[in-house]
Amino acid sequence: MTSAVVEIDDVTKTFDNLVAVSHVSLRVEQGQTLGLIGPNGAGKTTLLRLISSLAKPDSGDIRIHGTSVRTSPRAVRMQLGFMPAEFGSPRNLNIGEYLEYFGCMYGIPKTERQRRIGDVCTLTDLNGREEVMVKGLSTGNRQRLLLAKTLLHDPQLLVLDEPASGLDPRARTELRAIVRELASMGKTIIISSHILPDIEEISDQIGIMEAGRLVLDGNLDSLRSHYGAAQRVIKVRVLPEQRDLAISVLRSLDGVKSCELREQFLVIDTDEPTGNFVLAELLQHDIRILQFAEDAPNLEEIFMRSTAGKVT
Ligand SMILES: Nc1ncnc2c1ncn2[C@@H]1O[C@H](COP(=O)(O)OP(=O)(O)OP(=O)(O)O)[C@@H](O)[C@H]1O
Repeated sequence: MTSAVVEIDDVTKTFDNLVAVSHVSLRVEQGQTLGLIGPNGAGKTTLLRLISSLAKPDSGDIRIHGTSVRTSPRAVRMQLGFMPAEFGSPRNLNIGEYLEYFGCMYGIPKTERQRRIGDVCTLTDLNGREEVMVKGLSTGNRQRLLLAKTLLHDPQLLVLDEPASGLDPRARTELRAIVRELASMGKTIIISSHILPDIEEISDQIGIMEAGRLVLDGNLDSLRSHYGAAQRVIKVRVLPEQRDLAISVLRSLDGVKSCELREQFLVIDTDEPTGNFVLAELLQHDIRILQFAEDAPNLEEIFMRSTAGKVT
């Protein structure tokens, strides 16, 4: 018996001549959180819509708990909650009416509906705001409401398309906490985002897409090992007037694969086990070091190296 909730087999989707998703295969196991990242136009939303049976693959298949999106799209839709990136729902309602409306759409019996609405409002911190009109909601509360709607029929699989888009730092932190709570309840979650530190923090598995293709997938350690176990990123801040000298010194070193200026830091990629040789060389050239840090590459660095800025 497989424990995979989502099985994506060689799925392709085109719009006219544009290949939005190209031969993607992926599995997401029960209770896991998959973070999907990629540049604009990479095909993330299209893939999430295919998983949610809101669009049909041209070839390949997707099964949710063994049910095919091709043959049983309606049954698939009842098993998952899809949170779209855009808020395209009726706005001339208050929060309570809005949730009541979607409760009816999901076929939740009247006797159960108020309890479900209460549960999702508690989870998304919308309790006591049932009378507030949807039209005037802040972005943060609108995203909470979209998520509450997504959870109404208590789906075991959640497909969240850029839920953190437009949120301020506090709202983002709160959303991360809600996603973690949902994961701790055993939900399987697929979430797309451009906010890589959030994805790094909440995901068990990460998929990187570019130009319709899944270019890398796995947990953070396996993505790192794709670049060699000893791969390190060194960040050095030197006096601004010594930056050019430091860059040319470092680029001439054997152990340095690349050295770039990012914001105020020289970011150095190396396969060497420590960055001591970088320190020694800078000091030898009388370059004053204001800050020095070395670490394994984070998701942003892996992303920058695995994608080339290709669009479909
Ligand atoms: N309904 C559609 N008709 C035509 N082209 C489409 C349609 N939906 C998506 N596309 C195209 O498919 C490609 C992938 O789009 P998609 O929205 O899936 O990317 P994305 O990774 O979600 O991008 P973003 O990060 O900008 O939201 C893009 O080139 C987009 O213009």
